Amino acid sequence: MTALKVVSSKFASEIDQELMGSKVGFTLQQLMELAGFSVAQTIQREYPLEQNKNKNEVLIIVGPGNNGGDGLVCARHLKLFGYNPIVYYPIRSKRTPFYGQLVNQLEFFQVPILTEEQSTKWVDYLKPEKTLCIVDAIFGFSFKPPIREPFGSIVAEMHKVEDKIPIVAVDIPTGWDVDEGPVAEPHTTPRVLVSLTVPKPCSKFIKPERTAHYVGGRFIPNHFAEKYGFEPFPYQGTDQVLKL
Ligand SMILES: NC(=O)C1=CN([C@@H]2O[C@H](COP(=O)(O)OP(=O)(O)OC[C@H]3O[C@@H](n4cnc5c(N)ncnc54)[C@H](O)[C@@H]3O)[C@@H](O)[C@H]2O)[C@H](O)CC1
Ligand SMILES: [K+]
Repeated sequence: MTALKVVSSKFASEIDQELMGSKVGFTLQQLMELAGFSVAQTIQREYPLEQNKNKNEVLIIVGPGNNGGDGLVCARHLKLFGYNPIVYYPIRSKRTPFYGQLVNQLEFFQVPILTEEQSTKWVDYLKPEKTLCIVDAIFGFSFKPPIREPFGSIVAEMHKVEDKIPIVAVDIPTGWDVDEGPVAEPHTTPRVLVSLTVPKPCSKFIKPERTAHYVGGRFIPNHFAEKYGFEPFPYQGTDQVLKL
């Protein structure tokens, strides 16, 4: 167990900007690949296929920003790991052509992508006997409550099933204020939280008996972590995630 270290939403976005700025020069694509991969690796740790013989479906709910992009990448890696991911992507991002490319890759990997218009509703894919977990890749550190539609209704549906089907939250549990935690309705309570780069203040509100907490997104050198006031996380070997 490592002592919890957090950075505010303001610092989280500053870290992102610096990593992707002209001096350091990461691309969004590089960071998102590692972020999504670390979420898939967490799912493999928490819900290994060998221990869940009759379940292999993972429903990934994808939001309109970069948190959603992490979900699209995660879906591709889960497919490679032998899971059966299904993606629900109600509002497709047009921010950069990169999102379209991630969708093309999922089609290439034969991962189903559900849309709003479909006659079979996304909730029909939530089956406790089949669904191992739901990945909440709806909103990350840029979410500002109150939640707008269609995501308010989606989060309310997720809340209804969260005691039967575990939710794995990417970076921030959707509906939670990044700094204040679960102060607004609707919100979900995840079974697993994967904080990316460094936990945000809302992670202080998770209850360890209910929610396993991982850090992932292993892409910063030690001196950079120290500059932002947190100690580097002691990842083991080639692991992309660390259970806190
Ligand atoms: N360094 C890292 O750790 C990396 C993190 N990544 C992930 O990126 C997100 C942050 O992404 P960003 O695009 O800034 O924001 P969000 O995905 O949180 O959402 C923006 C999106 O949401 C809309 N929105 C905001 N508030 C609301 C609301 N109340 N109702 C409806 N819609 C809302 C807004 O309009 C935008 O469209 C971070 O958390 C990580 O998951 C990257 O992968 C890079 C590496
Ligand atoms: K999320």
